[in-house]
Amino acid sequence: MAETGQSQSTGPGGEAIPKGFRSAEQGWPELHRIPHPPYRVPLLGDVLGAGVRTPVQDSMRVARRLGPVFRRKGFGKEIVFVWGAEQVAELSDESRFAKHVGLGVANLRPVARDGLFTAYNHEPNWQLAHDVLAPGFSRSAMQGYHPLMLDVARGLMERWDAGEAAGDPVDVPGDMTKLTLETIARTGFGYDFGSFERSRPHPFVTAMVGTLSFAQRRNVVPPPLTPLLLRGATKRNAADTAYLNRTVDEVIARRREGGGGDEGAGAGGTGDLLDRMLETAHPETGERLTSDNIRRQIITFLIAGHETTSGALSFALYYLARNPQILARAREEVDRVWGAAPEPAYEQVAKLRYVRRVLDESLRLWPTAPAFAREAVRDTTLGGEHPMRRGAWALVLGLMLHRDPAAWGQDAEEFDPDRFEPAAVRARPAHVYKPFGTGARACIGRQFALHEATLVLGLLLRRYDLHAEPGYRLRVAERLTLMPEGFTLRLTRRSGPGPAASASAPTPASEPESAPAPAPASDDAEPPGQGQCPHSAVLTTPRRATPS
Ligand code: HEM
Repeated sequence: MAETGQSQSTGPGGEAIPKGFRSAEQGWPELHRIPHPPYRVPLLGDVLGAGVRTPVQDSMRVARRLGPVFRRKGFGKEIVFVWGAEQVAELSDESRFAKHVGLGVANLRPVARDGLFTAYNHEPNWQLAHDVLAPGFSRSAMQGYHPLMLDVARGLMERWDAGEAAGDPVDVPGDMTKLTLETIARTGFGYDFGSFERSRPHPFVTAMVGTLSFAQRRNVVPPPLTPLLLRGATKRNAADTAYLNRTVDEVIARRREGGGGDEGAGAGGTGDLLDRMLETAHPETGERLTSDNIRRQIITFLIAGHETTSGALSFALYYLARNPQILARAREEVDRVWGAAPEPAYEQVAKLRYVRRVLDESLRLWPTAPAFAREAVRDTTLGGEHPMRRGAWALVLGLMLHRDPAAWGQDAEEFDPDRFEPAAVRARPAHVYKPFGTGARACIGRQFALHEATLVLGLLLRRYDLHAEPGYRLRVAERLTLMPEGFTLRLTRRSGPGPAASASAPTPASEPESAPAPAPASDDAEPPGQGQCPHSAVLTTPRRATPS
């Protein structure tokens, strides 16, 4: 695999490019050829019509006006955005580009430092942690997590049953967030936040949301004004970070005292992610993660492992509730594939191909991690017309890539899961679907998220009729991720075939549908013959040289 590392970036004359935010002027010598919105305000930039709370949705509007490569400037920070299918395919070429840790990702560094998500490509702990943790996302590991995922889903359904009985609407994003946080905390670290039993969020969750919101605010407040405008928030953020660290240290200490994970669920019974971090040495070098790095990884997984999946589930439920025919088709599949089994076995989840397409399509229209950044690993030219110096970077606006009519057709704004029929996927060019990022730094938790979300959607479709509030119009909130805002559902317990499958009903001896698990639908699927682990290709990445 191509070298994707980046040591200290340098400009054309070999001079070091300063660390910290690199404005586009520093790396794009012909920046003037890239369009920007009219009416630039001196010093402030492209602020007319821009909303502090909706930078991503604002960028969608600008993208539609200015085309596949454009730039925006705010308070001296100039950013190039790219969303055209051809240009994104180039940015996905790992011999020319790599992940860029900037903007919101870099703002998480004070809390997550060189954890997997926020590590710079050259930091040795990225490769070490990646190699140690990737088997924790293999197919066999997933099989181990399945019973715990079911257990957490039971907690959600108890809560929803109570809501249904009381005639109350349920808060979809709120409950999905509880579910996904519990799932990663329990499967990864044997930690139970008790989210469904609490009326208020666990303090850890409040602190985590606090640090995420702070990171988001730092994106839009110019650094010189930070001490003035964010003084109180900076203090609160320090307290939140300290609380996160203390809690995680307790989890680690408890595990060290008590031996393996209480609910040890990892691959082949070797424990969960925490066991893996504490006990596994790198297979080639024998190196181990340090205590401080383990702390960073736990915080990373708790953050990266829940908000995005929670949003994906919420959008999928929104579209299901809005499209009765699609819902009926998805439910018919669940009833047929799961039959009278009280709860699905691991293998029965991947057989929900249509439900999975509903998820794929939801993540197309609203990729909950809506953008990711790529930087040039050498001097290059984007699209044959935009020269970039090594270290120059662009933000890939997945949200618009996924709506590019050139790749997705004139009806790209419509919700249609059939776009992910295998033949339709094969007919599309590569690199037009990137909800999980790209290359060596793509999402390590992809299969985890898809298994969890497909399982939960299947369970909910089987148990409830979903009724959206008639007056609700989709509003999308932006934190570091996207989430439907104020979205509630009214529920009724089904009386059809699924729920009638009572808890005492036996699991059928033969499954109703015995075809092998479907090939992943997206263009970022693993190459054939590499099993289900999304990162099996990446696992063989040669170790990078540590920069001098
Ligand atoms: C629908 C759910 C999810 C979405 C849409 C998503 C999206 C992404 C994206 C776009 C990236 C790349 C970011 C970049 O290039 O800067 C990423 C990386 C990552 N994700 Fe996810 N993610 C999801 C679920 C999860 C889950 C469940 C976990 C953990 C259990 C997880 C852990 C991570 C980690 C650790 C990275 C960093 C990988 C690396 O750089 O080596 N994600 N994710």
